[in-house]
Amino acid sequence: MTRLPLIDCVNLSRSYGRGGSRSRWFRRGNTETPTVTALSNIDLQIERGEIVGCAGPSGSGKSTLLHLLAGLDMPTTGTVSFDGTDLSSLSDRARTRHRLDHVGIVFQHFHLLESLSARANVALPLVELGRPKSERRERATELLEAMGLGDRVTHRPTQLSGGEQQRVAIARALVTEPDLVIADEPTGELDTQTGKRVLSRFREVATELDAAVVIASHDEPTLAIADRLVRMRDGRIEDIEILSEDDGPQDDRPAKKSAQLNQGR
Ligand SMILES: Nc1ncnc2c1ncn2[C@@H]1O[C@H](COP(=O)(O)OP(=O)(O)OP(=O)(O)O)[C@@H](O)[C@H]1O
Repeated sequence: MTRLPLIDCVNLSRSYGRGGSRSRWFRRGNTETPTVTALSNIDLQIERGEIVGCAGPSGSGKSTLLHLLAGLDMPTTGTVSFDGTDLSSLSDRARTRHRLDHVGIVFQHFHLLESLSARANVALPLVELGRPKSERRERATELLEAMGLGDRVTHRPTQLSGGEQQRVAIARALVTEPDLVIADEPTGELDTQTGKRVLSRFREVATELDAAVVIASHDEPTLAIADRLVRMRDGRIEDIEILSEDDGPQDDRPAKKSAQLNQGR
């Protein structure tokens, strides 16, 4: 039986400002403000079990695309479907719930809560999902240890280095075992070794949880982990490069969430 792609983007465009087309200018009071077309006519399918890299110069539309895939932002035209459901058809509330249930997001600027410990930050999505405290603590601690932060669980974000904060943000994105992980520059603050450790975690998530992982980065070694590399320019897909023929999605993957992330550790 053929299965739907996890993500299906059809003719996706996103403009900022009023109006709609790339060349249009509009008047607001006495100042003219251009409409920026951040993304234009993107068609892209993403399967479970694959890692998709997103490359391109600054301003090429990578973050905009990631936000649309995550359901954080809505397209100006076109659709993003998740497992066959058009995200634009959901109410704001249903879309928030969709993100909580299915999407793990690593933001470029981390978005950690300063009043909470590293562990509480990681556990936060599980609080929102109503999971018991013992499970939250265990799961958050386990992930922080896997990120090399076992001795930092009670530290607040302000007591952590940039690279440590980034790993807390990654642990938080993975704590719900999401179907889709969206990571914007996830290794920007990390040294080479730590970056490799984090990337191997993304590979585990893709393989063992049958999740899709989308990583935007300027760093070619980071992007080298991807199965496919989407190269963007001026809001369009310039090229899609297959990096790994062997590691693509397979039908005999373990059922979602049946495999433990830490199996074999
Ligand atoms: N909220 C916004 N309002 C207006 N323009 C925006 C907004 N967000 C992004 N843009 C514009 O959309 C275009 C794409 O931006 P985007 O952040 O997606 O690029 P990017 O490839 O992620 O860049 P970087 O690598 O620097 O993070 C840019 O021209 C940017 O200025």
